Amino acid sequence: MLPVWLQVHDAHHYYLLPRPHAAPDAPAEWHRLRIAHIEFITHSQERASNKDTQEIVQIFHTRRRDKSSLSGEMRPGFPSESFRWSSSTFFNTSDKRHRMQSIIYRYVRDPAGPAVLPAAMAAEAAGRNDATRGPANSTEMEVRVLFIPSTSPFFSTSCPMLKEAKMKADLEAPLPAGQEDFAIRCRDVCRSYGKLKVLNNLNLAVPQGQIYGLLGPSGCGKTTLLKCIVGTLKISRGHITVLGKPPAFPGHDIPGKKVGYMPQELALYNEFTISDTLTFFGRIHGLTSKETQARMNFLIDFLDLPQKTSLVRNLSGGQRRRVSLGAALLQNPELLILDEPTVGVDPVLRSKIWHHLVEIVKTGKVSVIITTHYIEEARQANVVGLMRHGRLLAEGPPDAVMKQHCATTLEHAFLQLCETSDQVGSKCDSRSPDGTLEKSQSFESGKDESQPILGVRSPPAEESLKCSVDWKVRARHVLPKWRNIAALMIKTLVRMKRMPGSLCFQFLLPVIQISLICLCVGGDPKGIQVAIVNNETSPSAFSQSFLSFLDNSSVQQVNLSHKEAFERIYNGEYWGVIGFGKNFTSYLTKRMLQRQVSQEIIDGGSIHVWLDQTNRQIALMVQKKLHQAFQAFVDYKLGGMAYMVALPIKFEEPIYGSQNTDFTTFVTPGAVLSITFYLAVGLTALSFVLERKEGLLDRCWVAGVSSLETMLAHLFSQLFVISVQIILLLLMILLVLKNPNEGSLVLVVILIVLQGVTGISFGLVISSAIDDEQSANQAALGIFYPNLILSGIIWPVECIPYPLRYLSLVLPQTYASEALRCIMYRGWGLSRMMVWRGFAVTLGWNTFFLILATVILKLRT
Ligand SMILES: Nc1ncnc2c1ncn2[C@@H]1O[C@H](COP(=O)(O)OP(=O)(O)OP(=O)(O)O)[C@@H](O)[C@H]1O
Repeated sequence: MLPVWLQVHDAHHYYLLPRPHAAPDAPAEWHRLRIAHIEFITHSQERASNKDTQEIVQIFHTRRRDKSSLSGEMRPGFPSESFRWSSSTFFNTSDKRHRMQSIIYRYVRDPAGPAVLPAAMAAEAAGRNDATRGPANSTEMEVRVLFIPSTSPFFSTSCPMLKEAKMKADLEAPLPAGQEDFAIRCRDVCRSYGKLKVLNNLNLAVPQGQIYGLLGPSGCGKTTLLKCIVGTLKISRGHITVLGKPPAFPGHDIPGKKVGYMPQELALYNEFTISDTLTFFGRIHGLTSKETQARMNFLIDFLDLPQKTSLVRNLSGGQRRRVSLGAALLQNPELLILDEPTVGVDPVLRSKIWHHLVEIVKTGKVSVIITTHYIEEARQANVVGLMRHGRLLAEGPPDAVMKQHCATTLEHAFLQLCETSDQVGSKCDSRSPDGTLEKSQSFESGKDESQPILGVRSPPAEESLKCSVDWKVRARHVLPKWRNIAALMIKTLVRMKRMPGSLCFQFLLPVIQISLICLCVGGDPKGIQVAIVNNETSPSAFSQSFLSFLDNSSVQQVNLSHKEAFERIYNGEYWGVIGFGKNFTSYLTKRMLQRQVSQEIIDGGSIHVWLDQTNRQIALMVQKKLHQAFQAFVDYKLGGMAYMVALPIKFEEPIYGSQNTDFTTFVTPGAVLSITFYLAVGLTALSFVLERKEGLLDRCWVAGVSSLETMLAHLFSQLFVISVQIILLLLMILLVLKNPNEGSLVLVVILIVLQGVTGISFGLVISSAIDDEQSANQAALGIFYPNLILSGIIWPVECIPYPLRYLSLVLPQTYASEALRCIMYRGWGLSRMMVWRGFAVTLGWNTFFLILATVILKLRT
């Protein structure tokens, strides 16, 4: 055979020229050869031992012929040793599905031409007189076609004319590379999870308008590859083009309406009905309700689904998979990416699904890549790719793969490939001690990994393409779409509606929490038992009178003997002992009336108190009650002369607050903010974690929902929940618990809402950064206590030692709690620094968390 170089400059222009060293005298003759017919490439691949170039040689088998399409394709103006044609005109008459795979390989010598074939060609032609492959009087020869990257040094150094032709073709190239011929193109794709290399220089091409069956054992990297194709996973090396552009290219509809993605996970909302599910995806794809309805009716019938009002959570596993498939098929996408759609589906329906896929690709407009464990069902695919250990072992039409390996089933062919690969692998292993996989054996292997082939653009070209994207397209790509946000919000509301118990609990939880805090924190202790050792027996004694002024609800008096009282306080039964000497009345009278008294009179006229100080709040309360009782007692006994025994300190009317302000008043504003903040964190922290785990986040992303839209939709829908929570919370603290509010209610509401939004944003950060529920819960809880304690909510910030106090001051709730106290108790407005500072810090944290969450989510999807 006479090898011919085929340079594939891009998807649309090919150059053929004889390999110089194989036919040194050929150039002068070649332009007199007329191309007789096209042969369509196929499948078998053979590694060539071409010492000169180390390129892979492809031997193409005949699949179809089209004699009419090539006449007049030779361009006289072109360099004599090469000729050129454009695939766009060239293949118009042929089946589009074979376009990119089509390569000419058989030539017929023009009988009218004066050509003298080189001796090697003539000998080759003489040995091949196959009447079925060309006109009877023609001379045929079969050529091998060699793929050579356009950047190959061979062309730049050995063939200046071709270089010139290439430059000319560059200028004339009508369409971006790969756009016309392949739905998906993966080049040298690598992807690792930590140290685990899952995709290893993988090359794959899904022809436009065909079904590509991606087969391989569990764990070989199929799902990973599909995720890279749809763009939910980033590749560590290589290039991927999907419908002509890299995934997530500005202005490209991938992710978006053009792609229907069915992930391996079910990726369905359990609280949705079938109808809700399809309507949700219909909204995201911008279908009208009429269109969605029509497709829904078709899909329910086609996929043999139960009633559309059936809840997803009540469906069987197989039914759920079918709903998931329905969601992928809903918008009639140009590209279907299906990860094991037939698992758990009965054989009848499986064959129906395959039949449907075969039908939809017939138009040539829809391409499908499908993974399946049932290898034999993939015989219905136009092309199969057999994958193992992160690389393609073979790629081609199922029949050809089987034929090449003399197998009667795909499964056998696959087993053979695995065995061969293992043998090659073990040889490679002996050379590479780390055991890493060597180059892929797909039809593109054997080339320089850094070089692009088959017209896939090099990264710089991609970059320049990106740079040239119109800024309006870029802006449209970045700006959130209200349609998507609305669809996501409706989704959340529908889910809430389906879980009324949980919704009620969410609304009531803050009210319950604040009620418990106000009732249980900061009030005076009640029913504290105190032993009374009263050595005075007379009912008119001062001790009796004094004790009658002691607040009985707080301090319960138990009369005991001295010995018993001390025994029982040591046993922890009482919080204190109050003792009166037997001359208490007379000595106290003397202390009041005489200018100078002895120490004995001072002692005897004093009330002796022994306290258990292990509980400071109780001890302080007993002291306070004793002081109040004594003040009341002297007022009663001395009337206007009471000043003689009172402290010369007078507490005037408070500037802010009241004399009776308790600790609860201090705690309440901080507690309100804290509750709002942490409930929002709790509601949000798990949202993405669960959605990510169930594949919903990826699915929505592939459907065209951006990270920002997901964030905003979540923020808006949670705002609704927070608003109801805040209304109930304020009603409780202001009307029921009678907490004072001297300031603007509007400011109070705004500050609480902002704190709630900050909580949502913080929850979004946790949710986007963490993958599993347990870690997300731990993160939320782990931050709860330090923040609560450091924010001065339950104890004044002034008690926190420096430098911890600096940390306290930058936390989201420290200044905010102070601001809320200032508004509610001092009646201050935004003109006061202590108030606006609280708003400013809250807004600052809010913005920071939102940006952080968006960035993390963007980086991770
Ligand atoms: N998120 C991840 N983190 C770490 N390793 C992962 C992750 N996802 C997949 N892997 C690993 O990558 C390898 C390929 O996984 P992948 O899901 O792509 O395989 P698969 O071919 O789709 O398998 P199956 O047919 O069973 O679905 C497996 O070894 C898997 O354990």
